Formats: sequence, structure tokens, C-alpha cells
Amino acid sequence: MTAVDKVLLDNRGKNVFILLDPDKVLKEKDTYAKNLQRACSGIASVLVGGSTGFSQCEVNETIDLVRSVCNKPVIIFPGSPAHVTPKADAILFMSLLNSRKTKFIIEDQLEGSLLVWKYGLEALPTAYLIVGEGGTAGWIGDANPIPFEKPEILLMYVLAAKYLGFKYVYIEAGSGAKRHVPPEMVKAVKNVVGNDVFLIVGGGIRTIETAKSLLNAGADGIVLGTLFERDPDRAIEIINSITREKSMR
Ligand SMILES: CC(C)=CCC/C(C)=C/CC/C(C)=C/CC/C(C)=C/COP(=O)(O)OP(=O)(O)O
Ligand SMILES: O=P(O)(O)OC[C@@H](O)CO
Ligand SMILES: [Mg+2]
Repeated sequence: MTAVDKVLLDNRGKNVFILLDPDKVLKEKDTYAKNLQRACSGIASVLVGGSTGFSQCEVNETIDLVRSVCNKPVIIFPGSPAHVTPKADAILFMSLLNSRKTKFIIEDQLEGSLLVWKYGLEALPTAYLIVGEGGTAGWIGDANPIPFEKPEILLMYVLAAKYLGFKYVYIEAGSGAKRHVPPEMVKAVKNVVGNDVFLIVGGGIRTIETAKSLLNAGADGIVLGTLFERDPDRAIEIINSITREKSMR
């Protein structure tokens, strides 16, 4: 087990990730710095990434901002190999398994592999799966999205990911999605794969009830992106509420 991997695995079922999109953060640096500082103690890690609109230089600037206010691990959530940087602690080294394009399944990974090796980055082997509307990532990644009412298809993908040796599975409804991943879908997967893979769930999570229902259904971690951008107070409320529950267990 490597360092970031251990932090996340030791906190299974309770990890909250904040997603920072360099394209947005760098336009309002002071506001993001202030809000991240408030959120920092309750989160597992900061994901830095996005589908479009920025270069490695902007990823670096965003990571510098994170480091100035928060001591949690920074994980790259790459939209492309151009986002790989030695400044991060780890990378979701992901393959979009339900893409129709080999680019997102293996070609971007080939390009990124040498950089990850050269920079000595911790790679978290991640199967990225798009469900529901899928957002920008689903569109750019040319996904064949798994319908919410077909948990059995999601299960097939998650089992395939497990048998291929992926340690992490990111179930993505799309940034800002109107509908988040249904907890029943997470439960159907967790019931079969247990702790063999680490389940990250993201997209459209906006309330404490949703956040808790996903963690209770078996998500090992949840991602807050759009809510942290638009309503940081509410995002911090969710984080604090999960932290309080954690300390009562
Ligand atoms: C492993 C390496 C080096 C690259 C992998 C590249 C892959 C597989 C990309 C999949 C397709 C893709 C574009 C994923 C982006 C995922 C992501 C960081 C989403 C964050 O949300 P945004 O899509 O930026 O949301 P907004 O639309 O709200 O900005
Ligand atoms: O922006 P939101 O809807 O929180 O989604 C977060 C993440 O899953 C997007 O990749
Ligand atoms: Mg983005």
C-alpha cells in the first residue's frame, strides 16, 4: 500500500473529496483559498482536475493554492495527460471503461504513463464509469452512459474492473448533474464486490441526505465539486456533518 492509498483505505466509507477545477479556481483564487481552508480538516483529499480549458501550468498554480491553506493530499483527476504534474501527491490513473474511443480507455494512459513514472507520482489504478447524463466528462469522453435503471450493467463493469485489477472505481453521474447516482445502484455493486474495490461516487451531490445515503449504501468516498463552487457553506455543512458522525462511531 502506498501513502495516499493508505489514507483513503483507512477511512473507507467516510472519505469526502473536494474537486477543484483549475479553470474556475484561478478566476477567484482568494475565495477558493478561504473556503478550502474552512473545509480542509473534514476532507480526505483534494482532487484537482477537469474536462477542458487548462494546462499543466494551471494545475500547478491550483496545487500551490491548495498547499497554501490545506495539508491534505492532492490527487490529480485528469481530463488529459497534459494535466499530469510532479506537484501532486497522486493521480487517479483512470481508464474510462465505457468510452467508445480507445483514446480514453488506453491511449491517454500510454501518454501519461511515462510522466507518472518520471515524476514518481503515486498512481491509483481507477476504472472511471459514466452513468446517467454523464456531464461534460461523458460527452468529451464519448461514453456510452450506463442508465440509472440498469444497476446490473454497472455491476458487470465493476466486476470486470475488479478482475482486471483496478483498485478504485469512480462512478460518475457528471459534474452538476441533475440526478446523482441512486444509492440503490451503489448498494447493488457493494453487495457483490465488498471491499475488493474502493468506490468513489460523484456528480450532482447537493444535500446532506444524499451524501449520507451514498456513504451508507457503500460508497467509500464521495466527491463535492459544483456545490463547493456555488454554495461552499452548504458543502462545508455536509463535510462537518459527516465528520461529526465519524467521531461518534
Ligand atoms: C490517466 C490519464 C493520464 C488520463 C486519463 C484521461 C481520461 C480517461 C479521461 C476521461 C474523459 C474526461 C474528459 C474526464 C474528465 C473527468 C473530470 C476531471 C471531470 C471533472 O468535471 P468537469 O467535467 O470538468 O466539470 P465541469 O463541466 O463542471 O467543469
Ligand atoms: O460537480 P459535482 O456535481 O459535484 O460532481 C463532481 C464530480 O463527480 C465531477 O467529476
Ligand atoms: Mg471543468
